[in-house]
Amino acid sequence: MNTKPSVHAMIVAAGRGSRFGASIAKQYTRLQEQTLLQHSVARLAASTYIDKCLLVIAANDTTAQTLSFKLPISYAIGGAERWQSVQAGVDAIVNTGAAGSDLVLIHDAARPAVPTQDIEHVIEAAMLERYGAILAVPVADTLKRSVSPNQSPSTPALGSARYIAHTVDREGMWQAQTPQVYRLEQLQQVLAHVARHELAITDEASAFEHLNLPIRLVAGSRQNIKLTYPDDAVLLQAILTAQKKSRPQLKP
Ligand SMILES: Nc1ccn([C@@H]2O[C@H](COP(=O)(O)OP(=O)(O)OP(=O)(O)O)[C@@H](O)[C@H]2O)c(=O)n1
Ligand SMILES: C[C@](O)(CO)[C@H](O)COP(=O)(O)O
Repeated sequence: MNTKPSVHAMIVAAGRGSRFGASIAKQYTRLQEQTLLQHSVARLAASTYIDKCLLVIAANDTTAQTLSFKLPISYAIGGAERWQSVQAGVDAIVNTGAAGSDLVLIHDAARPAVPTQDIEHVIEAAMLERYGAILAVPVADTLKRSVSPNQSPSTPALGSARYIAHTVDREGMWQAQTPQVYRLEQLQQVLAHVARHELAITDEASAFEHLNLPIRLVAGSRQNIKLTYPDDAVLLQAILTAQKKSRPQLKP
């Protein structure tokens, strides 16, 4: 009998939010009376594949355990880099006795507007894959590579102004999102490779790429933005408001 693999969900929430620049970690920014972290857990809770969630939080986090969530929660302590937080989550999942063929879903706390249907789509895609699948959106704007801040191709140093070096062909270019969903055993192996070779990665798909292991792209929603810079808060507020209106029963 082809039993569906278990899906172990983790939300990485151990970052400082330095680019956002708030006095509190950005995952605790409140939009529509809930923190981003609570919104993100609620989105996972709406999935038919997820019935609990591991939160990876900073060692000095005193906020998470004061909040209420839509799923039963367990905790792990994150690391200095995002991939180290993921690795801490993976270690915690392994310690629960999870099978190597089980799926691990990794989601950014800073992406609270992910549509539940996208979560279902990326999980179902990963179920058909040997290694995993990620949500992503095709690049829509023209991409420019900049030259170093104090030089332009033809003029002398001009202070901090940035100049265009060249346009990057955007054909076949995607912006990765989360959730990203991987087989537990392979995720453990690629993260061990990252640690061994001290690789700098910003998402787990990059670790698989270093080993030329195929990861499937699943087209997601452009509403699934990550709160990164102050301007993003206005966008997210508008997206969450519009989503709530289109699904009034959706509780944050
Ligand atoms: N060491 C880290 C760094 C990031 N994250 C989490 O990974 C997600 C995406 O990372 P990012 O947007 O970079 O968050 P921060 O690292 O907090 O932001 P910044 O880089 O601006 O400090 C966030 O939910 C963040 O909490 C994490 O768990 N552990
Ligand atoms: C995982 C991610 O959200 C995919 O786009 C992104 O790489 C996180 O990067 P960050 O620099 O940690 O925000």
